[in-house]
Amino acid sequence: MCAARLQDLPAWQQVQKQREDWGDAKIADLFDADPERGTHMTAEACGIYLDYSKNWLRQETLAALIDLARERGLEARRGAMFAGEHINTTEDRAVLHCALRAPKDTQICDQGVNVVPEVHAVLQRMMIFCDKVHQGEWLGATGKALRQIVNIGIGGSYLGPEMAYRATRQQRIAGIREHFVANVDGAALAAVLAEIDPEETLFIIASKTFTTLETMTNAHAARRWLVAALGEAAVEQHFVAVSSNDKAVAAFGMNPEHSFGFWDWVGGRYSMDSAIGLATMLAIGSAAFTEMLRGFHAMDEHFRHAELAQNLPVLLGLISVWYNNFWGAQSQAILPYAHDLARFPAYLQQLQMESNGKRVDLAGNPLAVDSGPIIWGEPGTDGQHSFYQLLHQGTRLVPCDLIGFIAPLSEYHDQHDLLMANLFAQSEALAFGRSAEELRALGVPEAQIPHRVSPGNRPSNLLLVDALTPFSLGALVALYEHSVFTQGVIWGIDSFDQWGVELGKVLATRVESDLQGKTKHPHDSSTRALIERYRASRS
Ligand SMILES: O=P(O)(O)OC[C@H]1O[C@](O)(CO)[C@@H](O)[C@@H]1O
Repeated sequence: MCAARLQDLPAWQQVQKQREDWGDAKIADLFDADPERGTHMTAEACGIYLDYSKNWLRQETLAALIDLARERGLEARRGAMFAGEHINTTEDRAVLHCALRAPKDTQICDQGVNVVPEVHAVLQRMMIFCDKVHQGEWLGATGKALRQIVNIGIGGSYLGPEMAYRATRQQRIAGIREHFVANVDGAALAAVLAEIDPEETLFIIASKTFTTLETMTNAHAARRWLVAALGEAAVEQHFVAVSSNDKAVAAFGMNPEHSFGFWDWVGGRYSMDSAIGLATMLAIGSAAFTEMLRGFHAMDEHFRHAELAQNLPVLLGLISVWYNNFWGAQSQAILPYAHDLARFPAYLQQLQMESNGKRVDLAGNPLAVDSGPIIWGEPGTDGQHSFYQLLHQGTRLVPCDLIGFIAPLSEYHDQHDLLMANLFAQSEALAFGRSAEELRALGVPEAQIPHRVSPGNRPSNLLLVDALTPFSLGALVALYEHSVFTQGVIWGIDSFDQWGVELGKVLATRVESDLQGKTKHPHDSSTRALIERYRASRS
């Protein structure tokens, strides 16, 4: 890592110069200058074709961004991550989510110990457990097959499993239904419990720390619900845990043999392929889960070995930095053209914003440039009838990632061309728009012209994936994981801690005690008045 200020680095200044020299070049001009740009500015790996031609990028811009990545030590940092160095410095932890999907014979060490055998041992236990549930060898207390799976967890212990459950709709094992409870709002749990029969229900309590307020509150409530219906002895058959805190699991009254572990070198938002994926494996079976791990691993290998200029995560990460830091983009839209990927933007929101939403660098110095972009999005075509208006004609810069799949996503094959036509049309419309001249030629009244012009020149990436399968899902998630990593390296931050979420947790515990009248902590006049108003109304 280089100690100089980021903006003083020669490579940063080179990129800055690209920005200053950009002039008023439009995406359309770039296509005029290179008629084959649409195939030149592409890269491909693991069944994912990335077309980044519709960006404000020249070859020189890209070269400067790649120099910046080199100057920031991306290759060395990547090597350090895969070598198990404690690159999560504020927590003194290795960052080894790549070990979760490494083949059995790989060696990846944390403090001299190869972690891969432990990973495969847990995977093996998960597989045996899932097979038992699927084959009716693991039954509920009254002898019924467990068909309703309720995952109780939040953040990284929820977003990945829920996103994957939806994304793997086509691979799901018949008869299994999954539900996800995250919010401490009792309505989340109530809505699920109202739909299920305790005799057929398996609860997975998913929490790395096994101390998270929301998860523990919901877990205890679910336990009471089950005990009320089936008695205390039923807990053993109807509850399993996923956690790295064995003691807390035992304190909850769970059989340690019914707990699946993971390690402190797996961050919550990087854990969907650890035991946190138990709900995923129950939904799709161990063979499909293994396929998903293969997809993750294939992208890891691509990230490790491909040339930076052809490296998908590096390209996505650098393009994001380009807009974020050199053009002032505040946000980035994730627009999957796949109903089954509806929760992918929310998943990436945690991945990017919890990882890179940081204000100081690794040495603790305030960042002089913006870090983590705001991630948001909805599936196409739904979003087209909602917020795309702003994307096409608004005043803000919102770079977009459009994601589509070649293979039809349902048995309604004839609808797939329509979906894909919308995807390609949107990327074209964003980039090239529709001019006043075109509108005039169509006979549009002059007074309407300014309102109907779409200026175009709105940048986007298009990710065209062969099919939405467990393999490609794994590859896509790993692609974004490493893109987030690349951005974090450019900013020189710790992308693997999340201290910013602590304060709210501490204050909530204090305020709860105040709400219940047990304590009266000092608060500002606004918070105090709100607490008093709430208490007065409640009593
Ligand atoms: O799995 P746990 O320990 O319950 O934590 C859940 C989530 O809470 C956080 O620690 C912060 O909100 C996330 O990083 C994590 O994914």
